[in-house]
Amino acid sequence: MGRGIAVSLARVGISVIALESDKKLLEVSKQMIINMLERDAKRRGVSAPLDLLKFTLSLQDLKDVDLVIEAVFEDMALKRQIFQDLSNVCGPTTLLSTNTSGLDVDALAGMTDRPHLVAGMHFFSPAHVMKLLEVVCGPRSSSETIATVMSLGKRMGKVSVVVGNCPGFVGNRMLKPYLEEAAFLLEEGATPEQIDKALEDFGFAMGVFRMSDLAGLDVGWRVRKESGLTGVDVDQNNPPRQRQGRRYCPIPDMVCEQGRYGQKTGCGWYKYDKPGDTKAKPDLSIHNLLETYRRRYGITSRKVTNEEIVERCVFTLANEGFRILEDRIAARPEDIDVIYLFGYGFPSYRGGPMFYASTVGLERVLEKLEHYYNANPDVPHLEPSPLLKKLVVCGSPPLNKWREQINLHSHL
Ligand SMILES: CCCCCCCC(=O)CC(=O)SCCNC(=O)CCNC(=O)[C@H](O)C(C)(C)COP(=O)(O)OP(=O)(O)OC[C@H]1O[C@@H](n2cnc3c(N)ncnc32)[C@H](O)[C@@H]1OP(=O)(O)O
Ligand SMILES: NC(=O)C1=CN([C@@H]2O[C@H](COP(=O)(O)OP(=O)(O)OC[C@H]3O[C@@H](n4cnc5c(N)ncnc54)[C@H](O)[C@@H]3O)[C@@H](O)[C@H]2O)C=CC1
Repeated sequence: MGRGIAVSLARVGISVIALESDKKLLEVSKQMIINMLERDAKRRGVSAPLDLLKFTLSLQDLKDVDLVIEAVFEDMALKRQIFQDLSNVCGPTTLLSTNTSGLDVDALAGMTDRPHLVAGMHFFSPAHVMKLLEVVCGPRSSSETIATVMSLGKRMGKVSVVVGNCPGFVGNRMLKPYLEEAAFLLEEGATPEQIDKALEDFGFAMGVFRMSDLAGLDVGWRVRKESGLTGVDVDQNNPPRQRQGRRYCPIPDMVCEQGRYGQKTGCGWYKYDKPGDTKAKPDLSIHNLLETYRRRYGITSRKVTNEEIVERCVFTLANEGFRILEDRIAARPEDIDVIYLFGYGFPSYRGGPMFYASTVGLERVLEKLEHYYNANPDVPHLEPSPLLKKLVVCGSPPLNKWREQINLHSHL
């Protein structure tokens, strides 16, 4: 369905056909969309554009649309099937886009008879509020497709950034190690509240656990299951807290196994008065889970400082940002900063993770990463990236000169 996306389109005058697979869910979603649009219209002193919306359970109703934004579960097999069906149902010039959080956009394009008309349109939760739109340019997306999607993003009042196609694109590729680092801090003795407070004091709109509860913990769980990190495919011979040769923290999986998916189920890293509520309250059962876990693995809980939390989480973000630049998935460091400022509530006065790294001093960031990597040699995301090292060797040039140290053969 993609309720927030439907709202973002209708409120700028674009007609929407919203599709669901289940009748009951369709009714619930319809009511939520109407409520959101009415609240928005009241604030702006206009009438709610309810006549622009049509709700359906039939894919056939999409046959005459100009553009589709697919937003079904993060399940590659399901998305492949949907893209094949869309290709059959929609007219030959219909653009087909996906809101996937990080799956292969080109593989989805390959399911259609028009791979040049396929691109990623990655919105951020809550989609009717967050300004960012990541526009994922696959190797076969045409320039016209990307230009059309960028112009639609502009009409929707979004800040759109073109990125390349790799797992997680830019934003979630950086989010993955950031989430992992936060989970390691839990193992070592911190609580979700402490980590969130440290990050919110740093200036994030939401700490990592509140943000995860908002987005839904099941999205990442599905991704980890598909990558064989958890679930039935896991090799039982793994040493404890190790997967695929690296340190792995199974606590997020354990939380999901209890049906705790975040705000939408009324509990996740926090508890909520009821499903859908947004006010996060500390939950004793998570504290108990952490204590039991540490006992089971013989981990002596230690006092983790707020400084360590911020350094390990934020420098990890920037480190992956450097790798993204090297891989030419983002065209420039400023694009990465825009993504974090408008998509993830990074503190604007700190300028984004890459600008922040430059203000801290690249030499210091490198030193800190080396320190944490030496202490955790089985955590590859803490290993300083080659580009960061190169920039330090070159005397830490300002951000707008970093591109000179990167091979610029990107198609972005
Ligand atoms: C590798 C694995 C990857 C797995 C993850 C996949 C997910 C993805 O693909 C990418 C993602 O989306 S990650 C999530 C990114 N979003 C964020 O980081 C949100 C950060 N938070 C914020 O910016 C503000 O707190 C926020 C804007 C939310 C609220 O700010 P304020 O408190 O100033 O806002 P208000 O003025 O009170 O409200 C404005 C509108 O926002 C709604 N809202 C507030 N808190 C919310 C919450 N916790 N959950 C849902 N909606 C919320 C609020 O209802 C209001 O809505 P409207 O009245 O309809 O306008
Ligand atoms: N939750 C988040 O913060 C974000 C999620 N996304 C992406 O958006 C997509 C959806 O994620 P969520 O909204 O979190 O999931 P969700 O589980 O809340 O919603 C998925 C919806 O898809 C519907 N659906 C399933 N099969 C369908 C079908 N065959 N036809 C029509 N509708 C069908 C379900 O009934 C459900 O309403 C995923 O690809 C996810 O990665 C992207 C950005 C942010």
